Formats: sequence, structure tokens, C-alpha cells
Amino acid sequence: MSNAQNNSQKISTHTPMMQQYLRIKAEHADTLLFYRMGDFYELFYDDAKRAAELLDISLTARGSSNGQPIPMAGVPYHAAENYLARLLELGESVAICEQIGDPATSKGPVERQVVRILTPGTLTDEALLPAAQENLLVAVNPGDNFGIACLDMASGRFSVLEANGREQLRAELERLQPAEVLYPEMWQFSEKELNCSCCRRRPEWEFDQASAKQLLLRQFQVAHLDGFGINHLHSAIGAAGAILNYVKTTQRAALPHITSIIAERYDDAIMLDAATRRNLELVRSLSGQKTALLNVLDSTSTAMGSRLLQRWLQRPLRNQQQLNQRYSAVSALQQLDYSELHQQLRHIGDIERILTRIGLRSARPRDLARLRLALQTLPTLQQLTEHSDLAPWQESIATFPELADLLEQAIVEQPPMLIRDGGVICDGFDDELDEQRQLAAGATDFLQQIEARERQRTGIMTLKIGYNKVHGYYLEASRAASAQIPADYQRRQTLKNAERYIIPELKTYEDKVLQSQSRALAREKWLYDNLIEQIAEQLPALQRTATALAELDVLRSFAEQAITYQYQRPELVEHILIELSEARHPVIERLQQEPFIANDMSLTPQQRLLLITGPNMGGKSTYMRQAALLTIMAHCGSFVPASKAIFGPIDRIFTRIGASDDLASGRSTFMVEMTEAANILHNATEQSLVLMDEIGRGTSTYDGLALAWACAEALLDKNRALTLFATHYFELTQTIGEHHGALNVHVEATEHGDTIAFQHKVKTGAASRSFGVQVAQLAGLPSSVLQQAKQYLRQLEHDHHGIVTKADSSKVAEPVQTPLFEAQPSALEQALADLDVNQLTPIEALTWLAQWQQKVRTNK
Ligand SMILES: Nc1ncnc2c1ncn2[C@@H]1O[C@H](COP(=O)(O)OP(=O)(O)OP(=O)(O)O)[C@@H](O)[C@H]1O
Repeated sequence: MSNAQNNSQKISTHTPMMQQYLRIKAEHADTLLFYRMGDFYELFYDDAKRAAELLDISLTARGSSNGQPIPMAGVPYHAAENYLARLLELGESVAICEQIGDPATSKGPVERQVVRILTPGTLTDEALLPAAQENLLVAVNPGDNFGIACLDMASGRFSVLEANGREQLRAELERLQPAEVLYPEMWQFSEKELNCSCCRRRPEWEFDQASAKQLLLRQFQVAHLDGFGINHLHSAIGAAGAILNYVKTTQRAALPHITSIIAERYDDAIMLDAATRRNLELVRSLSGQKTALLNVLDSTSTAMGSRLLQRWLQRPLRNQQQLNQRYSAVSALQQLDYSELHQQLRHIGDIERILTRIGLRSARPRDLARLRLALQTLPTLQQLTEHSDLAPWQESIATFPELADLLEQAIVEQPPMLIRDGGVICDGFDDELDEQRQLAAGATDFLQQIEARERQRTGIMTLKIGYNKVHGYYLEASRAASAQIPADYQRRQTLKNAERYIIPELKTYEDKVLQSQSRALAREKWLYDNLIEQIAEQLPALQRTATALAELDVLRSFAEQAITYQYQRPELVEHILIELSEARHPVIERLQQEPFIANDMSLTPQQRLLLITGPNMGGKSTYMRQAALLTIMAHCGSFVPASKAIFGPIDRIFTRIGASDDLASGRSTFMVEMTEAANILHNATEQSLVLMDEIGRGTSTYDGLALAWACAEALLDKNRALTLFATHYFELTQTIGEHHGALNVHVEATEHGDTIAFQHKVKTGAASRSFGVQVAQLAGLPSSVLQQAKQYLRQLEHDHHGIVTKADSSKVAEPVQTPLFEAQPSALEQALADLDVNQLTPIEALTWLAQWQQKVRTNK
């Protein structure tokens, strides 16, 4: 039991302030409570210890209560954001408890209330959010299917879908990379399964479908959910309800920016399983040093554009009409002034998130200044996008001249961070504010006059007027000048080198200044809130504009990339096909110094498997990956690095690339490899693109070869998927490569003496050998080991003539296992071999035959 809980049982023995604290803390047991004390947020008891450890701040004690010292840690109010950001990054949630009563009129401790709970998945504050990434709150509701709801709180984008089984759930969570996941408390999920370090069990009833429906109806102010097309997604509706419940509890405010919910359909997008998403390194690389596809494709001008590009890459579309519309837009943007467009879009900034903060009434003065600039830019953007192929976007960009005017008149050029200190609203915008400000300024002038006069009167030239909260306005003089202080000065405070005095006149003006200043501030705050209300009235239209601008930003980025790196417009057809001419790998071609060798590739139902052989480092993986990356780029609407690219319908992309131990879930390299292969063989269709890189290498030669062979055969004959199959098992070039529907190709390399040169050119036909030893030499293997390897290689080649058979145990260590390909004779074969036909009568022969037929039939 925590100290705080312990103490709360004896709450009445604490000081009144501590009683208040413990009452509030009891309602937020799992959350760190930031308790406002003047200019600090303070944490007590276990919260203090935890925060001190996580933030590396000092742990002290604030007096004692109930006879015990109270552990305390505190952060200054004005620097709280930094600390909050760090805590949230570490997966903590923080309840912000503010003073809401007036200290001057309070009896006992000033009234306090939790005004917001910050959790990793519900952030909207600029300082707490990563600009270039979405920050998603996801709820998972297991039922017949796994209902998934997902909210990007900072933009209001709300979506649902249902995953059919754990594999699909994993794939979706890999795509979404949630910041926080909610699930019903009856269920058991690990952080790894949910792909998130901040998972919360929520009460079962929050996922209840009927009450979830009611919540959604109220949120969207509609009579039924038919218009959203989500009625059939029962578990997902429950999940959406849990999200709304949670967000309402944490925000403690209305959520006007969440205006609709989208049902994501699996058929709309090319499906990518979790392993494929990771392996293809679409938006993040597997290791820190590598570069993801996103990094080379992203030349967007705004953070909201960059986030949209990530969403597009993670969910490539299948609708060819929509894709063609995007291609046409990219072509149009290539012809327009896309550099100027870039400049103008930069002015737009991140209005998506600004609009959310306006909806939540938490926008800061600088948000309004940025919105003003964005609104001023809209007419130019409309002009710059004048083209028939851009009509769908141009029409969605509205201009808001009245709002732009209003913000121009109301908000100063460079407003301060917070409205609290004033100075946000322009002079001349509001008569009453001007009047209060003049009064305050007039009084300040008067104080300056007093200062000048008193210097004159006393002859103390260093005499100055100052102010602090305790003593108000005072006159300060150095202690050395004490003798010159007139009799009407009343001493208020003695410092080390100075004395502070007041005079009655000063007190009178102090009241005036403070009154007019606080009236001006109150008026300013009122005007500011009003302004936000006026903007909020137009929120839906503004959000539509923001969405169109984000899309335009991504399409503009595609156009720029296409021109800079000679990408071509893909062609989409209705029959099954992937045809690439002179294709390049979009990431490697940018990163490496050496020129990149372009290659062709053709997959059709008649030639649906390419068996790729060639030396290590020859470029097999690169060739395969580029096919998948180009397919994904094309299905986002981007042009592709190839002189020509034609795609038929694609339903899924599968990859079995590389291998790593999954120690956390207790799976070995080989187990991971086989699990991924099983997923492919169960699910790939003739419209799927399958990348199989060196399957079987995780086990012994025979098992590996056998498995690779059987997998390739199944992909060819059963799945009939479009398959790129790289292997070092040369035996497959004869068994599979010459199969109907398959083609042998190899990456070229030439041998120069003992070393090897890679041409990286893909050619028809099988490779003759592996060059493994030569590549090992390039890698710097010790020459004694290399010499030994060469000798063993000669022995092996001599013994096996290229085909793997049982090795000679007297010469090399033999892989110990039963040879899979030496089939044992079946019982029937054995019986037939044992049969002496000459000894049989015709009747016996017929009986024998009938018996065996019976046996065979019953066995089937
Ligand atoms: N078409 C190409 N043009 C230029 N360089 C290339 C090309 N393809 C590959 N490379 C270079 O060769 C390196 C090795 O390529 P890759 O990993 O595809 O080889 P691999 O045949 O799959 O090797 P292994 O069998 O060892 O996995 C790449 O990192 C890249 O630098």
C-alpha cells in the first residue's frame, strides 16, 4: 500500500491542505498528480519519489503532516512543459490539479481541481507532441473479431476496423504504432502483443456496444450511425465507445473537433502483415543507421503533410480510379510552379493541430498568429493550384477572408507564449481594453514621475521604484543613503545593501495600477476566448481545408521527387501483372556513391515465379525489395524510379526476408522464418506479391532445401502468387526454375582470379555457382581459413557434382540427419516387389489386387 493511501485512511489527522491533496489523489491513484502551489507544481509521497527518480530532480520534504515528513518534489510552473514531455515519453500519465479558487477570499486551502489528465495517447499540446508523427490512442475489443478503434486526438481523425485473428491485429498495431492502447480488463494482453509500452485495462462496460453507440450518436449529433457505414462492426463500435469514454475523462472538455468516424475496409488497401511492414522499412528503419523509404520520399512542406505521407505509405490504396486521380494531380503539379507552392505551403504550417486546439479551447496566442498567416496564404494557394486535374483539391480549399481580417485586427504581430500575461490583443481592437490599458499605463507614468520627483527631493540619485507581491510598490535606496531618507518614508524591508520604503501616495497609485492592470488582463482574456469561439464556429470548413492542403502537400512532394529523380507515372491495368522496366531501388540509389544498375522485371500468371540465384552481395535482395517498394509507392499515388511500370490488381504483399531471433517471445531464427512462411502459404493469392529471400537457410542443408523446394512448389501451383524467390540452393534451378510458370534469373558477377566483381545486372538463366568463398575473402576472413574453405569446397564439388547428396563422412563432417529425398518404398511397393507372379493363379491375382485396392481406398 502506498504512503498516500496509507495516509488517506487517517485523512482527518492531516493539515487541511494535505487533506485536500489526499482527497484528490485518491481519485487519481494510477496517475502522477501535479498539485499547483503558487508558482510550482508539487508532487507528494510516492508520486514525489517516482517523479524525482524519472526526472532526476531532488526529493525533499514539505514540513510534516500526521507527524510524518511529507516527501515532496516540485517543478516550476513556467517550465512544467519540459518535465511533462519527459514523463509522457516514459509512458506516465499526469493529472494537472490547478488552483481554481481565489486565494484572497478562500477560507482554508484555496479550492483546487484536476482540470486535465495528460496521457501518452491523448496529447494535443504543441510542446508535448512530436511534430512529424501521429500520436495515436487505440482501443482493442476482442469479440468474434478484434474490434479496433483509433483516434488521433491532435487532428480528430477517428477510425474503426475489425481484425480477423491475432495476425491481422498484430499487422494493424504494427501499422498504427499506438502511443497508448486500451483493452477490456477481463483480457490478458502483453505490451509486446499490443506493440505499445503504455497499455491500460479499462472496465468492461466501457466497451459495451449499446452504450458505445449512444456515445457516438451524441458525439456526432446524429440519429443513427448509418451514414458512417460502421453498423456491422460490432466489436469496433465497442472499442470506439471505450475511446470516447477515456478521452472525455482525461480531457474534461467537449471534443468538437471529433466530427466523424471512418470505417477502414481491408479490401480498400494492399494488406501488409506485421513482418512485411518492418522488413520493408517503409517509415522507420530496422536499425538506427539505416534509412527508411519515408526519409527519401518526404519533401513535404508541412508537418501535417509529412504525417499524411506516412499514413499513405502504411496503407497503400487499391482503388485504381483514386490512384489515377493522384497521378494526374502529380503530373499537373509538375507543370505548375511547385517551388513557389512549397514556399506558400510552408506558411500554412500545422493548421491541422492548431484547429484541434481551437476546438478544445486550448489554442495559444501563437497558434492564432500562425492560423492568421495560413488564412492569409489561402487565396494565393487557390491561384497556384489552378488546373483541371487539381480541381478536387482546389475546390476543398476555402478562403476565410473575414476570419483572416479579424485575426489581423485582433492579434499583435508577434504575440507572447501565453494569454495570461497579456499583450496579445492589438491596441485599437477593443475600446474597453484600450481604456483599461491607458489607465494602467497612465498610472505607470505617474509612478515614474514620483520616482523622478523623490530623487530630486532626497538627492539620492540611485533611488528607484520597485514592486513585489508582498510589499507592493516601494522606493528602494542603498543603505549608505539612509541618512538622506526623509521622515515621511516608512521602512518596510531591509536587505543586505538596501532599504525599502513606502509613502502613502505610492500606495494610492499602486491600487489604481493593479486594478486597471488586472481589469485589462481580464478584458483581454475575455476577448481572446471570444475570438476562439468565433473561429471554432467555422471548424468543419477549416478542417476540410486543412485536409485538402495536407494532400496537396504530399502530391507536391511526389511531383518534386519525380522531377528531381526521374520517376515515371505508373500505369494501372485490370489483369494480373507487375511489369517494371529499368527499375531502381528508391533508397539505395540515393544513398550509395556507386551508380545504381537498373533492372527489368516481369511477373504474370504465366511467369509467376522468378527463381533468383547469384552470388552473395550480388543484389538479389535489392532486386526483390525494389519490386515491393515500387509497388507500394505506386499505390500511394507516387511516381516510381523506373522507365516504365505497369501494375495489375495487388491484394497483399508478403515478405520473408532476413531473419532474427525473437527471443522475447521465445522463438528462434528458424521458428520466426517458418512462422512467416506459414502465414504466406496460408494467405497468398494470385494477386499477391510474395518475396521469399533464402528460405530454409536457418536449418541444415537437407531440411532447408526440402522446405524451400516444397514452399516454392506450393506458391507456384497452389497459391499461384506473383513470387520472387531468391535462393542459394542451386538444385532448385532445375526442380523449380524449369517448372511451368517459373523462370530462372540470376544476378551477374564475374570472377577475376581469386576475387569477384558484381555487375548487379539481372539476366535470364540460372547462376552457375555461389562465389561464397570469394565474397568471404572480400569481407576479410583470415587467409588460412579461406584456404581451408577452398580445399573443402573442391572436395565437396568433386563428391557431389553439384547436387546435395549424402556427404562422405571420412572426408568432411556430415550433416547428421536422415536424407529426405531417398524415399522409402511404400507398403504397396514392397508387397509388389515381394510378389512372385509366376506362382499366382488368375483368381489369386485378382484377390490380391482387390485387397490392395481396398487398403488403398480406406487409407485415403
Ligand atoms: N542494382 C544494383 N546496382 C548497384 N548496386 C547494387 C545493386 N544491387 C545491389 N547493389 C549493391 O550490392 C549490395 C548487396 O546487395 P544485396 O544485399 O541485394 O545482395 P544479395 O545478393 O541479396 O546478397 P546476400 O545473398 O548475401 O543476401 C547492396 O547493398 C548495394 O550496395
